[in-house]
Amino acid sequence: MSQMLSPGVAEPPAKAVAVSGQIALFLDFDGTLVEIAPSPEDVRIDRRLPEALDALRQRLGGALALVSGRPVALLDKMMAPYRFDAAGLHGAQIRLGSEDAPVAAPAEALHAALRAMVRFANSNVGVIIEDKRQSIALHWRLAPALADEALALMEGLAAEIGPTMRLQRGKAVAELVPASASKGGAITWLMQQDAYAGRTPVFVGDDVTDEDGFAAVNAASGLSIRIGDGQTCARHRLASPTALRQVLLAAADGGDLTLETFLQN
Ligand SMILES: O=P(O)(O)OC[C@H]1O[C@H](O[C@H]2O[C@H](CO)[C@@H](O)[C@H](O)[C@H]2O)[C@H](O)[C@@H](O)[C@@H]1O
Repeated sequence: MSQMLSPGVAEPPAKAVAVSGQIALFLDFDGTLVEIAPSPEDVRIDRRLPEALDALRQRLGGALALVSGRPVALLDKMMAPYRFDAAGLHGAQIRLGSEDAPVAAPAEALHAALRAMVRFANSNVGVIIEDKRQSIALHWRLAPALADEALALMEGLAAEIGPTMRLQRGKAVAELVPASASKGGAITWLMQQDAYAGRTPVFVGDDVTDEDGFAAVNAASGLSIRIGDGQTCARHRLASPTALRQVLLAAADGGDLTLETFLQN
């Protein structure tokens, strides 16, 4: 698999990374652990993955977290019976340990926006709304011709709401999320918790929503890995979720689990 990991576009290559110490592993979900699917409900998880991540977490002294735009409850459902530390909703929701994530009240600022999004979806076949209570996503993967119109709608709604929410773009999606939330902020906070502190962060993601997570681990002299192509500040790449799963499954099966694991695969 040595051809699968290659330097990223915008940053210095591997030798800039200090390859030493124990790692803390941060993993994005959609497009990283699972392949992108036609709609949010269609994702399929490799059934070996939850158990493998649990084994890796144990080897890492607990320093493994999911960092996703999904709600933590959805991540728990996908990873059942295991529950992992998780930052959901692009960092707006953080859960350490195995407790239920706090149930988020619907953001009041989103009520009018939701009505406008529902009107748009009702008049355009293939447009999907994903209401995550504190954030709402408008998906157009099944209606690609509507991309510009959908994005313009979301930009207008974000402008109407003002500074409490921000627009988060993604793959055939735009979401309104709390302005204070970011994956970079979530990773930085997690790195201050007992199981993570003193380790070198490794973050694997695939999307523009992962860029500030990459920047956060770059700033902490960690390892940033982008799945697939596209402009990025990640310093390394893996070809696909399948390639990442091969690395994770091999490590869970007793293989090497250091920074070199990710640099050499
Ligand atoms: O941070 P992530 O875990 O990568 O989540 C980002 C968003 O992913 C999901 O949408 C994306 O995946 C869908 C399923 O493969 C796909 O249909 C859609 O086009 C993608 O944008 C998810 O639905 C969102 O809630 C996440 O924020």
